[in-house]
Amino acid sequence: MPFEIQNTEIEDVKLIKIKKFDDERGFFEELYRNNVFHELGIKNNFNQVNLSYSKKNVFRGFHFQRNPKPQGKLVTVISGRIIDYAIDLRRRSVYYKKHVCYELENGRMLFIPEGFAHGFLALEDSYVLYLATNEFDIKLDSGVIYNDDELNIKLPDNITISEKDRSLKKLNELDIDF
Ligand SMILES: Cc1cn([C@H]2C[C@H](O)[C@@H](COP(=O)(O)OP(=O)(O)O[C@H]3O[C@H](C)C(=O)[C@H](O)[C@H]3O)O2)c(=O)[nH]c1=O
Repeated sequence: MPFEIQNTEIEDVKLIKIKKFDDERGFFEELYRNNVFHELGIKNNFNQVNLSYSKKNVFRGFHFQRNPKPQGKLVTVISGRIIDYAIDLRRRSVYYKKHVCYELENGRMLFIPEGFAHGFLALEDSYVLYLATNEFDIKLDSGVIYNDDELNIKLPDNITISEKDRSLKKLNELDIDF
């Protein structure tokens, strides 16, 4: 089995250990296999693959795509190290407004279902590859500002963050319908 799925403190968010085949040439990894993920309970299909490069101390997030095209994400690190955050925005969830965060480097993935906000802090220069369940739609692109007290997430003071992310709203200013 190329993947080992572990539960996290939020039921539907899964940490996935990737089987790595090392040899004298380097290594091989599978990052996704539809039937295996379905068997392991992650039944989503993924319609888009993204790659972003972030210098050390860059923070991207917290982003989500609104209905009717929310994005579940399968996040992995090609090289580097990040802290990956998932915030439950599903109003009827017992974990509403709660988050989990995990340090990811090559070999570990985080599955974040639809209805969550996602963000990550680059602990070193990092290439992050992630699959998304729905395609990007800029009209539905939204997010929560990184320092919203309601999220109880403390990021370092010296982060590099985009103007767009710096101007995101607080959770209680958003009309979220997950
Ligand atoms: C997300 C996305 C962006 N773009 C374009 C739009 C902008 O012109 C440019 C940079 O976009 P943005 O600044 O939103 O990129 P990130 O800050 O890395 O956003 C992502 O960061 C967090 C961590 C996520 O989970 C989301 O996938 C996504 O919101 O790429 C596209 O053309 N397609 C896309 O799917």
